[in-house]
Amino acid sequence: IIKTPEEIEKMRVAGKLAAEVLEMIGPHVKKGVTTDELNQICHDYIVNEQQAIPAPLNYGHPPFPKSICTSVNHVICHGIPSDKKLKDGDIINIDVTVIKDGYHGDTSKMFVVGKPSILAERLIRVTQESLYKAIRLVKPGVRLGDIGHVIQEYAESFNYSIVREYCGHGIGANFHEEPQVVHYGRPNTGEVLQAGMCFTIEPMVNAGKRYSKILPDEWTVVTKDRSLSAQWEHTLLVTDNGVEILTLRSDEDIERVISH
Ligand SMILES: CCc1ccsc1-c1ccc(O)c(O)c1
Ligand SMILES: [Mn+2]
Ligand SMILES: [Mn+2]
Ligand SMILES: [Mn+2]
Repeated sequence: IIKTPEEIEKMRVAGKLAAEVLEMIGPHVKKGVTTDELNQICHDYIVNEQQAIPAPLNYGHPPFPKSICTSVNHVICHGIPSDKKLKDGDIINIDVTVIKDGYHGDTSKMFVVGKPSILAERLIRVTQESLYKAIRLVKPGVRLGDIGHVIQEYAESFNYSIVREYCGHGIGANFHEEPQVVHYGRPNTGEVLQAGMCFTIEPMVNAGKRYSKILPDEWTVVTKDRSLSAQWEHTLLVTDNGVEILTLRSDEDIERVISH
């Protein structure tokens, strides 16, 4: 699970490409566009412009049928792009994973269509802040329980809940590697981080209760109580004295490299 310098360089490239897809798609996310149109734009960009591979396409069983995940409103994750049109007030997570030169970059962000509700905006902001609080903790010697705890404590302080069934993950030549990175937990428990580890942190936070269910399409995960859910994801590298955010975008207000 410890990457060599050559692998780390490939992870930097894949992470940058994944971030660029999210930067590219932003202007297309507006009222009336369908999530399948967004999928097509991302697919063509990844394949034709980036000469990369969209990791979700045909991943898993049943094979995921599209190149990105689009999770709208009370969809927690793994939403399948469809002919569903976005409407005013919708919040949508677009989750992108690209494979370049054999290595994966995995990242997602929230977009809002038109003017979202104050409640939706707060959920989106708190979820991003919980990710940033976790990222700021990352350095060798920190444990996975410390990361989960800071996310859980912060989100729950707003009376939000943490989805438990899906988690972050090691990443590299494979989409999902050791370790599992849960978004809840107790301080000073779990695996110890080491320099050279690459993994994602991707908290899913519900405005209501934490419970989820999977729709008959065998992919789409929704909140049981139909409350809104938000998610943000970055691919991270543990450095000798901190962290490097491999999927950082230009619209973000956090440093790419954090040293302690
Ligand atoms: C669509 C890709 C997929 C299929 C089964 S789990 C999954 C997925 C989606 C987004 C992710 O960030 C991730 O790590 C896995
Ligand atoms: Mn992802
Ligand atoms: Mn992921
Ligand atoms: Mn959602």
